[in-house]
Order: sequence, then structure tokens, then C-alpha cells
Amino acid sequence: MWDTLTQPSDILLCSGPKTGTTWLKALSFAILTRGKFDASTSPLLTTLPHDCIPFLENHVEKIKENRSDLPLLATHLPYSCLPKSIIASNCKIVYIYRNIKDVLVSYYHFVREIAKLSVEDAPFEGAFDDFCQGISYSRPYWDHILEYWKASQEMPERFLFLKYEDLKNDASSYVKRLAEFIGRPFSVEEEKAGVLENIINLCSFNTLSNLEVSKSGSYQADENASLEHRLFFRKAEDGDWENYFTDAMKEKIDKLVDEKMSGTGLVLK
Ligand SMILES: Nc1ncnc2c1ncn2[C@@H]1O[C@H](COP(=O)(O)OS(=O)(=O)O)[C@@H](OP(=O)(O)O)[C@H]1O
Repeated sequence: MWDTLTQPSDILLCSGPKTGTTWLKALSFAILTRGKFDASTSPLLTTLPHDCIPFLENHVEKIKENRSDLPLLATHLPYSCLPKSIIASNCKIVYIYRNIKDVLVSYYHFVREIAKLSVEDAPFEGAFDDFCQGISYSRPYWDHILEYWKASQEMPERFLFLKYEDLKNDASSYVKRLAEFIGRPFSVEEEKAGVLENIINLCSFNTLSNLEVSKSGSYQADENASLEHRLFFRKAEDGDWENYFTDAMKEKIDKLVDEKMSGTGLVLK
């Protein structure tokens, strides 16, 4: 079924939930459509990034019907669950990852809000225990990263790994790297004209979260789930985990990450 949906020229944006998916979608969309739209006319001003770039696993019909010129698809699927046709094709894969503790806090609030539970009714401790046991929407977070990481070691030319915190701290360098990787590098003239800067600003948390579209309306995540747009924009603060983790929790998750990620060079702390 998916064989007809994906093409070798596609670029697949892959991520575990709550690691920067919305941001990566916005940036990739803005980079590839910058010849058509500028920061004042971009569809991103009125459309949730998730409605600009469909999820492979949730929007088969939509992808089939509206296969547009834009070669961008996204997925939360683990690498081992990707359709064989994608793995066999030469399509490029961008993978975004984030500090594991901030991912957990972000995921906790997202799920809690969807379930319409208060912090008192759904204490963080429960989410922490589930997460450490690997109970998650799409594989334990560390396995999700490791599967893509191993594949990237075998086919480095096909992969770009981006870290959420790096994107935040040095947006110009990493957005330029993203643009080069997806085949639309910024020219010197564009940089001088502020095109790169404008895209970074357009896709920033500050801009996107304050748009009317982000504050109202719902996103049809799949046939059964309708999610309020606002749920995709919370705080976007590095280190928010410090407001939730006890020393014992920090120690436990750091140990887990050390065990799982040793030798990869990937830093999730
Ligand atoms: N533009 C932009 N820039 C930086 N950060 C952003 C942006 N948009 C969303 N966010 C923050 O990303 C977190 C949501 O992660 P995802 O987008 O991966 O969520 S999802 O998997 O698509 O549901 C979630 O993080 P937390 O605030 O820490 O919960 C969002 O607030």
C-alpha cells in the first residue's frame, strides 16, 4: 500500500513523539517552498505544520489523493517498521532528537491534556515509571533513536541527524545544514537578503505558537483522534525537566541513557 505513496526523491522527516517534529516540519516546508512564498505569505501562517506535511502512518488516503509537488513526508514509525520500499529506495531521512528528560515532560503533558486529566489526577511519577519501562507511543525512546542511528551508520549519505537543542542554540548553522541536505541550499544572495533569518523567525516557537491557527482548531491526527492545535505548542524550554525530576529520577534516567547510548556519541542528557 505504501509502495505507491513514497518515491525515492521523497524526504522523510522522522522523529519520536515530542522531540521537535512540528518545528522540523515547519522548517523543511518553509525551506522547500521559499521560491513560492515568503515569510508574509507562507501557508504556515494559517496552517498547522502537521497539515502541511502528512504523517505516513496516519494519512494514507490524504497522501494518495493530494500527492503534491512537495516531496516531504513525516513519520513517528520506528526504523524497523518503515515500509521495505522506503528502506530500499534512496530517499533521504532527517531525524530529530531531543534531551530525553524534556521529551518525557513534554510527552507527559501532551498525553495528560489529551486525556483531560489534571496534574493531580495524573501525577508525573506514573508517566516517569511508564517511560522508563519503555511504554511509549512508538517504541521506547532510546530504541527509536538507536534504530535510526544504526541505519545512519550503514548509510551515512542518506541521513541527517539534528538535535533539538543544537537547532535552538545555533539555528542558522543547523537550518543551513538542513537546507543543504534536502537539496535547497541558501545562496549567498539569499542569506544577504535575510531569507534564512526570515525562515528561522517564521518557524520559531514564538511566531508559530502565537498564530491564531495554533490557538484554535483541531488536528485530525488519524480517523479517531482529533487533537487541539494548541497541544503542539507548550513551552519549548530546554531544561524544563528540572521542574519535575527528583534527584533519584535524574539518576535513574541518566543511568539508563548511559547504558543504552554508550558508544553512539549521541547525547540525550
Ligand atoms: N517552532 C518550535 N520551535 C521549538 N519548539 C517547538 C516548536 N513548536 C513546538 N515546539 C515544542 O516541541 C514539543 C512538541 O514536540 P513535537 O512537535 O515533536 O510533538 S509531536 O510529536 O508532533 O506531537 C513541545 O515541547 P514542550 O513545550 O517542551 O512540551 C513544543 O512546545
